[in-house]
Amino acid sequence: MVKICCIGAGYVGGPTMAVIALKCPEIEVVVVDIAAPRINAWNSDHLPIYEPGLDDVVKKCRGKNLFFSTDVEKHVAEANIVFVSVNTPTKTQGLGAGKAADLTYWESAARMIADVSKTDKIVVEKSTVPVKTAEAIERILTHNRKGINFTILSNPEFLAEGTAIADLFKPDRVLIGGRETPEGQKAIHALRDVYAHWVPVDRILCTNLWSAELSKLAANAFLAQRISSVNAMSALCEATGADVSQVSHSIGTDSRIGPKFLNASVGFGGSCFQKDILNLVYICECNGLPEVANYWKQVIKVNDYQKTRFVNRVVSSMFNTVSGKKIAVLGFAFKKDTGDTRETPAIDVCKGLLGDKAKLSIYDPQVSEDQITRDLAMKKFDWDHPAHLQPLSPTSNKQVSVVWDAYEAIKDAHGICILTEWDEFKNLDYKKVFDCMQKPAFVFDGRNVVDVNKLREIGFIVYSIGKPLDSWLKDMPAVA
Ligand SMILES: NC(=O)C1=CN([C@@H]2O[C@H](COP(=O)(O)OP(=O)(O)OC[C@H]3O[C@@H](n4cnc5c(N)ncnc54)[C@H](O)[C@@H]3O)[C@@H](O)[C@H]2O)C=CC1
Ligand SMILES: O=C(O)[C@H]1O[C@H](OP(=O)(O)OP(=O)(O)OC[C@H]2O[C@@H](n3ccc(=O)[nH]c3=O)[C@H](O)[C@@H]2O)[C@H](O)[C@@H](O)[C@@H]1O
Repeated sequence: MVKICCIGAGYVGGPTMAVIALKCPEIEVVVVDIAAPRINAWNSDHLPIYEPGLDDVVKKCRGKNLFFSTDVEKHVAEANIVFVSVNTPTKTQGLGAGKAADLTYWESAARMIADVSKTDKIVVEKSTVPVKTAEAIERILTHNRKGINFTILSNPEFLAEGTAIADLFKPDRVLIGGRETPEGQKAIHALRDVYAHWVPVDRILCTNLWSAELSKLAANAFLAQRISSVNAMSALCEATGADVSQVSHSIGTDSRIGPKFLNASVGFGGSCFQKDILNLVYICECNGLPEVANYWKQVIKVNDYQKTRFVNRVVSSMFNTVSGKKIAVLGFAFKKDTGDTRETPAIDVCKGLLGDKAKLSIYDPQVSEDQITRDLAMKKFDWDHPAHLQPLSPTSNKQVSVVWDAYEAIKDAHGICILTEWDEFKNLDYKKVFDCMQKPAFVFDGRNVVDVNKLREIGFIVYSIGKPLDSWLKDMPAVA
């Protein structure tokens, strides 16, 4: 029986392994983690992450061929294939701080694999890593191998949160990179056989190690670049009277451009886009390519500009001050259908408003008060470390309240900021909302979810990213 062990029971390790277990009933899959609370949650009725369809998959296999455990060493020792899906945060100190990937967790996993292994293993990079990480990992494994053969593969993950199960069931492609040696090719085939249980073979792409590693960074950079491009257009739309949704639709019908990923927003968030682009920038700089580095850096600069621009719109529209005013923040997760708040634009927007002394009432259907409090207190990049290494829960901020109902957040507010595109925000009773707010009542839609004309008819002053401006806003300074 093939045994798979995955180190790291997070957003990638958990769902990916659950789907492998479901599709390959004859393979035993064990997901291990150093974080006991996370493993306990995977073994309970309340999984540690919210992901549509995940509960079902886990329930079908858990206890049969899918297991979650903190006994990392035992299960690594027993496995034929070891996936490594641990955090690869941005370095905060030392060489490359603020850009380079911190491979501490990867390196400690590799050393542990070398220490406990008694049989040959295929070691699979699932985490997103800098190009040439496989080479470094190979060195660690082979220098400590005690006669055991380790073959390393790169198998980056392309799932998006909120649609992880659908993405895993029907991936656009599975990418496997390996050495062009007989051992490397044999390992590629072994991993390809796992995915071939449900992925058509023409969608399983096999490349060399470095192409696979770089393709992951490149894919995220291209996706993020599309959002920054459309967000840059949204600023121009506001200045000219064009409508960004119409522009996106018009350009997206060109089959060479395509319609997806052209939604203007308050900015992209999520644990990976910024981290991976910073990593790419660092690799370019290290390889003597400053022009290429600057090109990609601009994607992040435009994203930061978009968040700042949004805060400035809110403050300038509300008579240039939000001091002491209640602002309802609807949505805190970085996108809908997830409770994940890593690098969510809501953090920067809320911090910007708090800087102007606003009183925030925050509602998100999937994010807890504790999480929001931690996010608003945490330093940049601290979030991307295993839970036990993160700062302890800080005391809550008196200017912030977290509530469990959108109407409660909105009551007596001067303005509403929509920061996540949860469906329920489209369907609020906006007449009722208007009646319970201070006047003039403002809506700042960072996700283009509301019907702007309908809200203006009710009496709201509405700002929606990249849409023709309300006459009220036309006289306000457009940018910082
Ligand atoms: N979140 C996402 O949608 C995607 C993430 N990725 C990449 O996958 C990797 C993992 O990301 P997530 O799953 O989101 O992170 P995560 O933070 O949710 O999970 C990582 C887990 O690894 C555990 N861990 C760290 N060091 C360990 C060790 N030495 N032994 C055992 N467990 C250890 C942590 O406790 C944590 O539970 C990152 O490199 C990320 O860039 C790739 C594609 C999608
Ligand atoms: O490496 C990763 O972590 C993953 O990163 C992204 O997935 P994810 O961050 O989960 O979610 P996306 O759907 O890509 O959204 C990212 C951010 O961009 C924003 N976005 C997305 C699309 C769009 O048109 N406009 C826009 O502002 C979203 O609201 C969100 O804040 C990629 O889509 C995945 O392929 C990749 O595996």
